Amino acid sequence: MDLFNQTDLFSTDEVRKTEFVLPGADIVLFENYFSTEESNKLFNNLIKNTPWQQEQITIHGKEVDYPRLTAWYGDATKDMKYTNTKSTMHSWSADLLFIKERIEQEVNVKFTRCLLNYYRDGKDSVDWHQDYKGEQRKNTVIASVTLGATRPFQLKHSTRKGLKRLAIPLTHGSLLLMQGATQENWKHKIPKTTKKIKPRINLTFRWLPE
Ligand SMILES: O=C(O)CCC(=O)C(=O)O
Ligand SMILES: [Fe+2]
Repeated sequence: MDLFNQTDLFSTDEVRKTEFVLPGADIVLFENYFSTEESNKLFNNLIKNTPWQQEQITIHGKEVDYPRLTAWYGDATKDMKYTNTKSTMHSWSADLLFIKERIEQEVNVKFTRCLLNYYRDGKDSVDWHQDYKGEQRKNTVIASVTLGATRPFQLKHSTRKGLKRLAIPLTHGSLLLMQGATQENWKHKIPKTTKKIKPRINLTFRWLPE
């Protein structure tokens, strides 16, 4: 099913597809990928039912809380060491399977795991980074779903300082697909803000070649 061609032109909930033309990146945004009704329900369910974890990082020998809460879900329920804290890998819930099956209609992969981030307010953030390391960065598919407050998703090239940065506002119910070598060539970040904003959940469904 191609959701994009099925949209009602007069509906405010219309799916809007934008392809970003950037060197060495393959990034596509679908606004209103989930309807407002679906997004509201998913947001409320996930806030309430997710076993949110406070992970920590060691900076100069001191344990510091990450500025957001997280939870991992996946096919395999083997726990993993992602940060300092041991991350529990949960098995897919009905809400996550609903989202996963819908977004798998846009790409030719089956996602194997998902990281949920909970940004409680404007003080929560994620600093500049690329997802994965080494070889794995060269060919990944990451599908990022946003529920709740809109935050700017900033992008900058990892080596070419002269290239313009950009910020993509990720709205309630949007889907951002990052494929190919996007992670190898571009860094991304969700900055802090002093504005009074509502909470936001971001889900990154991940696929890596075998
Ligand atoms: O919250 C977002 O939109 C991005 C999250 C992110 O970059 C990550 O979890 O690796
Ligand atoms: Fe990331």
